[in-house]
Amino acid sequence: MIPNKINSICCIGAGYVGGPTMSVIAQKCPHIKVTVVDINEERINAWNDENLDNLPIYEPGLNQVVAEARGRNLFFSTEIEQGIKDAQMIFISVNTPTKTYGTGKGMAADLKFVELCARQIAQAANEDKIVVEKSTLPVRTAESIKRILEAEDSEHEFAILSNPEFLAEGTAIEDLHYADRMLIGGESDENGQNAIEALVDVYANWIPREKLITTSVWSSELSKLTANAFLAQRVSSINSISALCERTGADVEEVAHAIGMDSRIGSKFLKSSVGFGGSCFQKDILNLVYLCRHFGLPEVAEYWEQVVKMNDYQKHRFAKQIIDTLFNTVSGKKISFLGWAFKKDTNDTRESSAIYVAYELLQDRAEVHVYDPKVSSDQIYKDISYLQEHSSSSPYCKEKLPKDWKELLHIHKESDLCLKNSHAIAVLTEWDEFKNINWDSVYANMYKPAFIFDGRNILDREKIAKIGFEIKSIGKG
Ligand SMILES: NC(=O)C1=CN([C@@H]2O[C@H](COP(=O)(O)OP(=O)(O)OC[C@H]3O[C@@H](n4cnc5c(N)ncnc54)[C@H](O)[C@@H]3O)[C@@H](O)[C@H]2O)C=CC1
Ligand SMILES: O=C(O)[C@H]1O[C@H](OP(=O)(O)OP(=O)(O)OC[C@H]2O[C@@H](n3ccc(=O)[nH]c3=O)[C@H](O)[C@@H]2O)[C@H](O)[C@@H](O)[C@@H]1O
Repeated sequence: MIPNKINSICCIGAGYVGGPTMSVIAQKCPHIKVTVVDINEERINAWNDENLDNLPIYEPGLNQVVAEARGRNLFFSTEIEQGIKDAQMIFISVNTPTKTYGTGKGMAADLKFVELCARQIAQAANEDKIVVEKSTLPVRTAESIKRILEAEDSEHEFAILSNPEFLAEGTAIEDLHYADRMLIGGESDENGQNAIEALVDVYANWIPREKLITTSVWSSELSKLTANAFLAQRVSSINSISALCERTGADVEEVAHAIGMDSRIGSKFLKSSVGFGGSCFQKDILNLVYLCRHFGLPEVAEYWEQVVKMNDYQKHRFAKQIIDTLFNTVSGKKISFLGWAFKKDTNDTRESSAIYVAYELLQDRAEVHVYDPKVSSDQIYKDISYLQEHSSSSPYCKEKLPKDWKELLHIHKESDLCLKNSHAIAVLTEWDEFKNINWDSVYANMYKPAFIFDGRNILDREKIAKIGFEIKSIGKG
């Protein structure tokens, strides 16, 4: 029988979601033992590092939460089987990237890690268990998980819940502490209802009851993909208008402000940029597109696919503007990037626009110099290598890079050195510290004309132009 109250949780996957989510559950529920397990030993060691600055993920406020709960009721381990055995409720929080091979290549979610988790759970299970999908999954995945669990282990009962995560990186702890809502999808039979009650009971320790929404499993799974598709669609919509603003002399920030004051539209998520990045928007939309095609809805698929195409176009437009403005050639010129992460306050670079812009400039043999306060140089080289291997993910990055591309890419630990003697500067991430750069001194040490391309619209255009720079911002004619 599935219990309706629990005191032990195991989470498989200690990544950007599993780590912060479980840390907050442990912080808010001292009566529940929370163990986060992962196959990646290095990651687990980092979660256990005594120096909290060495946690594998940078998130404002995360250190304090981990400091409060770790060793009390929060544990990180590579003992996956033991973790599963000891827990009444098991979260699956593993990665679900876009498939890079076989059927659905480039579109469908790769569920091999999720399937492996289901098998691991079935093999280790020693009692009835609640299994919670925390990973973002295609609608009806719960059905496959249940089939695997029941086929591998007919002795015990399993209740599958869908509990998608809506946190955004950079604000994960705040989002978890003050969630807009927590969505729990479950089955209508007695086991399903008990499982829902048990999970509601966990979150009710800090989230107001009226924000705990319960639905069917399928609605919950689909709500997650839909939420990301709607959010990304807003960014692509305003970015499409930014292109028109640049042609017509309108200002995209004024347009966004004006439309955002309509309460039916709302002001959030209307910031025009060099394009959205992050591990999920593109992957989840492509997954939605794949599902629509699978269910015989090509028109719906095309509608959503356009959101990704517009995003590819926005990144390309930015790179092309740099090349065009620098007299149609960037070969041998120093282009300095401020920022590499896909947004501020995270060290995550997955699908960051910076990668695609750098790639296009490297195709043109520019000398790309990068400064990011939180991203390691190793990661930046890995990002470009990965795109080189999987260049089909953008129509504008198909050409292989010159053989010596590693010599054209330079990473700096300080912004001053990165910017010195540049032909142009490009702002790729909106880190707050970039607003305090001494632009007078940067200007004095640059080739002229000195160009700045502000891909995040964070710089004071008037002030920058007064110094002598030629500044190009997104969506400003
Ligand atoms: N990153 C984000 O902000 C958000 C991500 N999501 C979703 O959450 C899921 C996880 O995303 P992230 O945490 O970003 O991924 P991640 O890649 O940071 O972490 C996943 C972890 O799972 C581990 N793992 C994979 N298979 C395993 C197995 N069989 N046993 C043990 N460990 C295993 C990996 O080693 C890795 O450390 C994805 O489905 C994603 O779409 C949802 C909301 C927000
Ligand atoms: O499923 C996920 O992974 C998560 O994806 C996004 O969160 P995240 O990608 O971490 O960050 P966002 O703040 O949504 O930003 C995504 C990208 O869009 C860009 N963006 C965002 C907002 C905006 O107005 N303009 C804009 O260009 C950001 O710079 C960033 O590159 C969603 O906001 C989360 O709700 C969701 O849980």
